[in-house]
Amino acid sequence: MNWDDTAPPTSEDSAAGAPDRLVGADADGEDTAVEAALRPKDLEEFVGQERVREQLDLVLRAARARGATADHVLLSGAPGLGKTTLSMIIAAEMGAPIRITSGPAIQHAGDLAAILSSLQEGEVLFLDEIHRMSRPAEEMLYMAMEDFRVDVIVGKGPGATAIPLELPPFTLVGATTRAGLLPPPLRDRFGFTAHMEFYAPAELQRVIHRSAGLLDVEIEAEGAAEIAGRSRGTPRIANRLLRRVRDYAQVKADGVITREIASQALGVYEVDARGLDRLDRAVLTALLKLFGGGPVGLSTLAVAVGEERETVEEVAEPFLVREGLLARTPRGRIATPAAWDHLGLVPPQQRAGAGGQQGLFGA
Ligand SMILES: Nc1ncnc2c1ncn2[C@@H]1O[C@H](COP(=O)(O)OP(=O)(O)OP(=O)(O)O)[C@@H](O)[C@H]1O
Ligand SMILES: [Mg+2]
Repeated sequence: MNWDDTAPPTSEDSAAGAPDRLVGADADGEDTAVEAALRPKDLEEFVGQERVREQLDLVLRAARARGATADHVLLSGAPGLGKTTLSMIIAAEMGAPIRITSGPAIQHAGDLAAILSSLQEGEVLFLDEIHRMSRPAEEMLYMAMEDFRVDVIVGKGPGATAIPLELPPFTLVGATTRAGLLPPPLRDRFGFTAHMEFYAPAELQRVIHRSAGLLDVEIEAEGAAEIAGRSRGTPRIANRLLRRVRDYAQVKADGVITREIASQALGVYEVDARGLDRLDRAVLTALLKLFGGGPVGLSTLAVAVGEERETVEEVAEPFLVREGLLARTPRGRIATPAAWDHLGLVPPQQRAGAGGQQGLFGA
């Protein structure tokens, strides 16, 4: 999808985290194809998340020293921060095989029973989007996690019997973008919970250097810093922007990514210095120019930018709020001083104070 004025996205393809948005955090097709190559293989290579890394290192070392299977691990955090990567690292660090599945793929408890009963001792079971598992499967998982046992129901009606099935010890690694949606009994059964934070620009710069090395792209420190600053705290976005900047550097220059090349390239792709794309800027610009910074209702704001309510609320706003550019209040959306600053506009009060200048662009 593009944000072309003449082709407003339909509500269908504008679901939260629309995948083919350059600064969207969800994986698109190209990401999926290259991510395997860019994934750090062990904790040492995994950039940032210092606390999580340190704690996980202890958990895994201790288990290894005891010759035991590692405790179940829950990874929570926004898309693209490294949950899948970390699950593979856990398996690698334990020298164990990994089985990958996801909540939505497990429709029936029987599906889960089939997977669990085929695990080898010590295997890592990665359950992505664990908050989207069905209720019966979830209940089966409680017992499996705690007692390494499941009850397989055979037959139907009054004649149905539960046959207990012993499971080999395994490590469940659950991942969720919505830790708050996990029922407490499930959350409590994880021995270790890691919450992944957004990355600092300096950390993203390291991610970018590392990826550039793997992609055989020459990049200057300042070029990496430029990309890092526009990557919304998310390694997946950093890697994606790096690939687009690489294209630009190859076509328009000698292939080396300097600050200037990075900045020009991302200008072409309409990703600004703070990582806002065209949609984000349209929302912010409407809020400032048409509504004097708000408060304005979501529906009105959506009409003003020619987008669906949901697109504004779920695609654009979360990052604007996180960046402290927009606030949601009971009276409506309001812009913060940082928003005026970012778009180079002057708030109405200040304009009056500065001698009654009227120009929207200040002076
Ligand atoms: N700490 C890190 N160091 C280096 N690269 C990273 C790091 N975290 C993530 N990446 C890179 O970012 C990309 C996305 O990571 P990953 O797939 O693990 O995210 P995720 O949290 O599982 O996302 P989702 O919620 O969409 O499943 C991968 O290509 C990975 O190489
Ligand atoms: Mg993932």
